Amino acid sequence: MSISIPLNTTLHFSPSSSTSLVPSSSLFSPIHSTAVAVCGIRQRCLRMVTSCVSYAQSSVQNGASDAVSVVGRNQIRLGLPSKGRMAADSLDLLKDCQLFVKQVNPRQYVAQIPQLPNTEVWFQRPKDIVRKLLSGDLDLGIVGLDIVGEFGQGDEDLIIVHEALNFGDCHLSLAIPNYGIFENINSLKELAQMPQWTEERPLRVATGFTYLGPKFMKENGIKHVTFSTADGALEAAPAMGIADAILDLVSSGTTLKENNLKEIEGGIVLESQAALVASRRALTERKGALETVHEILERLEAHLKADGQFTVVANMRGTDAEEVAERVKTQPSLSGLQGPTISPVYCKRDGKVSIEYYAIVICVPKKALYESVKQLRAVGGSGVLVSPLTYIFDEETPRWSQLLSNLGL
Ligand SMILES: Nc1ncnc2c1ncn2[C@@H]1O[C@H](COP(=O)(O)OP(=O)(O)OP(=O)(O)O)[C@@H](O)[C@H]1O
Ligand SMILES: O=P(O)(O)OC[C@H]1O[C@H](OP(=O)(O)OP(=O)(O)O)[C@H](O)[C@@H]1O
Ligand SMILES: [Mg+2]
Repeated sequence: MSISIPLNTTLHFSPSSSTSLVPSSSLFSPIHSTAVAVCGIRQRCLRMVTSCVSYAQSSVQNGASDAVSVVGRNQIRLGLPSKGRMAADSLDLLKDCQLFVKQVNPRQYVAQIPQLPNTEVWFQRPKDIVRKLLSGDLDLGIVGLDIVGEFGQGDEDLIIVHEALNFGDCHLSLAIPNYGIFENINSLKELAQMPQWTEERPLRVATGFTYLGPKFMKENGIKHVTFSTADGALEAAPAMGIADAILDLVSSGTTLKENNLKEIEGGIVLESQAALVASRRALTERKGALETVHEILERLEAHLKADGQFTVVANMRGTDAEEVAERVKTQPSLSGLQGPTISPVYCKRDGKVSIEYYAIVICVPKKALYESVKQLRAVGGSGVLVSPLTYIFDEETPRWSQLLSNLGL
């Protein structure tokens, strides 16, 4: 089946964050620095229209940003994938953020999160999450960036609140056979220049991405191309003679390899992972939506930031804290988030309390753990304890200020 080639897309991405340290289980009540942020939102919210949204009923379809529905509901709706590999990962991520989705049984499509009493969870297929964000039937959702690009089609109502939830990593890529006429073709440019593709006999691409695929080809000046659609096992299409190339998601690359296909230079359409997405209209018009997204964002950021780090504690002999700090600071991997915390260790010797050791506490990226331990030892560290970090809260998350500025608040 041939399809037409539409064009236009802009996604809204926000960069990543930095931090300062705060831990513990009661951390999600509005104490410490988050309290300041919450006051900030309230003030902003007062300036916004806070009355219940009264959307007109309408059909649900791709890219229909002017198609809105739902009359006066008070609950915030969060869409989560109902099936596929993202479903369990989304629930696990929320659980790691102390947001426990209570689903009575797996076939029930609505659920609650006791920690967010004004929020309902609705389980939907990823593409329907995007469609329903656009139609106003959902306010927030967790889906892959590939689905946002394909079904959001650059609609300005979709806002990417957090673009890197750390699961569902894959990329959308063009792949061709590694045999026959393609044996020596290794780039998109070479593919485009092959004499085989003409108006009568275009390059046939099988894909589930019938919006992004044609758009990518058009942007790359490839004229003689047609697309066919399929829902799965696309990698079989070239060997079956149905297509010359495929445009599909790639993660480990195993499926391509096992089907004698290869990626080519310049053939990546987009990088994807799970993202938290919101409807601009919901955030600006629905009462409580902005506060809810702020809380979810803070929890996500705190968890994801901590996920890549260990807390490392070591004892070090020294004359005073400054002298120990000087020694520690000579090592590149021992600075922690803002600098090491160094505190005296009080020992009792001959009935007298004295300070001979100092405890150093730092956060260390997981990847740099062993290097850090070696560096600690090199400056006299002993008894090194390593434990996982659960949360790291920023004073304010950069993504939050970006979201506010994106919303014009
Ligand atoms: N191989 C993969 N590795 C990692 N993430 C992937 C992979 N394939 C897809 N994804 C991501 O996970 C999302 C859901 O894909 P998945 O295949 O689990 O669901 P689906 O395609 O909706 O279900 P199904 O394939 O059963 O129809 C995709 O939109 C993409 O963001
Ligand atoms: O690079 P890899 O790690 O091999 O993963 C890539 C495969 O994963 C996805 O398929 P999925 O497993 O979702 O099956 P589907 O085709 O039925 O959707 C995708 O469509 C590729 O076929
Ligand atoms: Mg799939």
